[in-house]
Amino acid sequence: MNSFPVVQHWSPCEEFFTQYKKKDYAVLILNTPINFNFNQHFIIDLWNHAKVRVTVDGGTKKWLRWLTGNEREFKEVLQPDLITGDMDSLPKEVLGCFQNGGTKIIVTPDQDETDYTKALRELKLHCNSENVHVDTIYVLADTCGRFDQIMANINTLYKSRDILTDTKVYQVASTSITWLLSKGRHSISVPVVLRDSQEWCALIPIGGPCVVTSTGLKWNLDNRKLEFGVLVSTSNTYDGSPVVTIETDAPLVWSMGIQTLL
Ligand SMILES: Cc1ncc(C[n+]2csc(CCOP(=O)(O)OP(=O)(O)O)c2C)c(N)n1
Ligand SMILES: O=c1ccn([C@@H]2O[C@H](COP(=O)(O)O)[C@@H](O)[C@H]2O)c(=O)[nH]1
Repeated sequence: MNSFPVVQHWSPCEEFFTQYKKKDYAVLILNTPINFNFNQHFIIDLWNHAKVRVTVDGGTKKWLRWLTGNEREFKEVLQPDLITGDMDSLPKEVLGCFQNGGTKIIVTPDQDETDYTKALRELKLHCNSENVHVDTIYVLADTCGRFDQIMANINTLYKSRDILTDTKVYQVASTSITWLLSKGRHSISVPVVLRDSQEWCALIPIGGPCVVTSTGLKWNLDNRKLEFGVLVSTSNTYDGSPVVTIETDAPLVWSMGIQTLL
């Protein structure tokens, strides 16, 4: 297939863990447990170096609790630029901790979209009004017990294409990174540790059937249709190549395990 000449390049592990200071990125914290095995200093550094810092509703409380639990000096940690949400899971006393530090508090009461989706809309408005450039968003979103929210968060990835064109949105969980590959050609850089340890990766056609061709995987696809009820590529892994290439005729969720990197 030569139908999609432009290749979109992705190197989330390198960008997220080592090269983040070179990028214009935002961090968004959702209301999911912050159980990351990452070095505490790394999380604070990632947060402090972000161009925009957002906590979403109850994510504000989780962040504050994580900071307190890790005995960080609160003053070393920058305040969120935005706290957004319908505020149904954010106690007033937690909000009070942030009210005098220049944080914008934006109430998003609409009950037809999730607080995460609305937060991306507010982030976009903030970037436009403050003339801030962001090309990547790291969403700290562990996958926990609420299956409806896991699915809603994937739906937000689909919506993000219209909200923030040309911005990469990565959902970072405690042991995986997930994002949406749009229709077209992609190359994904795979760190040697993930290749050597045969970490899992997956191509998940959540939004609808996709015809996919890949290289760099143990179980490659050759113009093969992925579709729920037919074939979904989970528990796949790498064949040792430094790069995985994927060509898809429709948006496709890619997810990769990162446990062995931590
Ligand atoms: C068809 C339909 N189903 C369900 C809903 C309800 N709904 C969808 S998004 C949303 C807001 C969810 O808020 P969020 O803070 O993201 O999640 P929470 O933890 O409060 O459930 C609600 C109530 C709806 N508006 N329309
Ligand atoms: O179990 C959960 C709960 C929440 N989320 C995400 O966080 C935001 C904010 O949630 P609130 O409960 O309103 O504080 C929500 O929009 C979800 O994206 C989640 O992923 N899992």
